[in-house]
Amino acid sequence: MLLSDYLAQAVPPGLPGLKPFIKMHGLRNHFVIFDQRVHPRALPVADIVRLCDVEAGVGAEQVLTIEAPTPAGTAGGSYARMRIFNIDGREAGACGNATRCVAHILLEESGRDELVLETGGGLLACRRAGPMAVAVTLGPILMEWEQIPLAREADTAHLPLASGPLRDGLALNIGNPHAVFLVRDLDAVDVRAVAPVIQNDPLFPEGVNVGVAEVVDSATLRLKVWERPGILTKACGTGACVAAYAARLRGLVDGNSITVHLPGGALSVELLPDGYAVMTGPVALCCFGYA
Ligand SMILES: N[C@@H](CCC[C@H](N)C(=O)O)C(=O)O
Repeated sequence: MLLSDYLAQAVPPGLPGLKPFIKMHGLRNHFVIFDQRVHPRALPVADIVRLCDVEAGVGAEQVLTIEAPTPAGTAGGSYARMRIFNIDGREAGACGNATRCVAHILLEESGRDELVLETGGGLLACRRAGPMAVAVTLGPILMEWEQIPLAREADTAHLPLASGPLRDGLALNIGNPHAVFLVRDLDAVDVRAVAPVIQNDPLFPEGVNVGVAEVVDSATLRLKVWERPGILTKACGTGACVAAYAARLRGLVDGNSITVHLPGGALSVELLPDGYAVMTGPVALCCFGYA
């Protein structure tokens, strides 16, 4: 049975209003996924909040929907559209780990080895990279202050913000906004204490995902990400790409292939000359059900 078959299953009698979902994770970044092409489901904010809450619902960091592509997506060759909702119900433009999981479902469904997925952050090329692994081309990585967006003009290569040991950060957008801080010793940083100050700074009118990265060697980073709206995630795919890009911009890594170690595991990031980044990593199925 394909994963898309689970999403297309008829709802058993006695569960009115519920729709099939599957729960997947990418390096322990967890997602509840609905297929709106087959079983359209209203997703009011209250439902998203409850679904993400492990005590009240299923437990996840994002709710994802698979939808038919928009006319613009279809024109760009998109197979389907993915939407990403954070635990507070707000929509995010990009999520690297989610893209791998949804692409895995759709690669399996279509029997293809590659396809294009439409997201709020643009059209993303996705390809199989193993039985349970996917490579996604994310980007372009943008650094103009209006593109982050910032509330006012500021140097995105040297942000005028500090919180504890976080200083001289960079702001980047890869479909969603990130601030990256390069530190000497990641274990010495209390990310939960210092990252929220940056995330909630009025310089970021849409908030920001805060990455704290340590350069291990010329091709390896360690990274923790305090994601919007306020979670210390086990893994952040977009965060890994922008951290690799930021470290290379600072001349702290050589070459284009960088391994990023997150609490949930490792991602490989290949920085392309045009500002795009190919992120490769695993996907995993947790369970399926009706919600
Ligand atoms: N919380 C983020 C979206 C999720 C990012 C994700 N975990 C990833 O793997 O990239 C946001 O609000 O931008």
